[in-house]
Amino acid sequence: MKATAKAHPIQGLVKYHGMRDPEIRLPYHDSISVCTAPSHTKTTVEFLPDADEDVYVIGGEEVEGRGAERIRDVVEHVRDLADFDHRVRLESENSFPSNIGFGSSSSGFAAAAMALAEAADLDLTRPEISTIARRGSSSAARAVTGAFSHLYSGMNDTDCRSERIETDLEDDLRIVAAHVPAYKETEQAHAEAADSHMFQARMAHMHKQIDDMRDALYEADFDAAFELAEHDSLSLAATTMTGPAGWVYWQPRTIAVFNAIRELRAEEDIPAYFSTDTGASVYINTTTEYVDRVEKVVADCNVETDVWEVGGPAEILDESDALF
Ligand SMILES: Nc1ncnc2c1ncn2[C@@H]1O[C@H](COP(=O)(O)OP(=O)(O)OP(=O)(O)O)[C@@H](O)[C@H]1O
Ligand SMILES: C[C@@](O)(CCOP(=O)(O)OP(=O)(O)O)CC(=O)O
Repeated sequence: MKATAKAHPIQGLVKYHGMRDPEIRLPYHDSISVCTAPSHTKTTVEFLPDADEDVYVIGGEEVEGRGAERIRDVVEHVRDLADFDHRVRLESENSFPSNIGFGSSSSGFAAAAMALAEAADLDLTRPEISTIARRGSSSAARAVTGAFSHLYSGMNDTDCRSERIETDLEDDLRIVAAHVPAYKETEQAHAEAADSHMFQARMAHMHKQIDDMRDALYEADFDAAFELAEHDSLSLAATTMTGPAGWVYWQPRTIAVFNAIRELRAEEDIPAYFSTDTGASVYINTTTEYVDRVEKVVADCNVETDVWEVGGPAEILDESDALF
């Protein structure tokens, strides 16, 4: 009745934006991402038949409000599937800063779903567990299957699931994470996605983006894949900026990094592409050979960096790794 799991957060490549069903978090369209490592979430859960209430703790602090509601959505679904009503204790830690745009909800709900399914003794594949994680956050579905993964919007709850995409780009990809902390509210952005006049244009464009990204991954075409991700960052921001809230999530240092990376590409012919999810922080996708040069250029913009690699699927850890 107890299990511990680890999951890596995602960087969106063809990015998910908006939900046609916010209850069970069915997105409007397919999306593709890549997991980052060693950044990760570790989560321990234990079902307690004698306890009166659930307890959720992240980073040593009890979770309340909306954060707790989202965890409860995942837990309730696992209780339904397991056909029992035991209360649960869940403790979790993120190894990287959360709420600045590095995908803590993806690894958080992926690790929770993986640990809960194991503790409830459900015998499920990762794509099946991805449908449980999706109830906390759609991006978490892709963090369950790991590395490069594709979340199919599907027709219903069962086939709105994530599948891994094998590609030879995995080993050589290096991701410079440029930290630009700023206020962000991803759920609000999803809620008003369809209210931008750009949204229908984005939807019409999406099938080709997904097709082209899959081709680039199959062919291990680095430039094609990450140029698409850079382009989709601009498309996503265009949609949120023209929604009712007019939300501009980039900050001056975000744009400084964009300019520095494009200059590096133009002047030194270095394969480096920027990418942002909903937030001011930036990912720069490059290769092992050029990562030190890229990191230096980002640091010169007065931005703190980490260098990450591709992270694998969510996994169950040993009892000795438990958080309690
Ligand atoms: N380890 C975790 N376990 C469960 N939930 C988590 C964990 N870490 C973060 N969360 C939840 O993820 C949500 C973060 O929301 P948001 O939609 O802004 O995610 P995000 O865009 O992935 O965040 P960011 O990329 O800025 O880290 C909050 O509800 C928070 O409580
Ligand atoms: C474009 C993104 O940043 C969207 C992230 O959305 P989340 O899955 O974090 O949103 P919630 O479901 O509200 O948690 C990255 C992506 O998943 O493509």
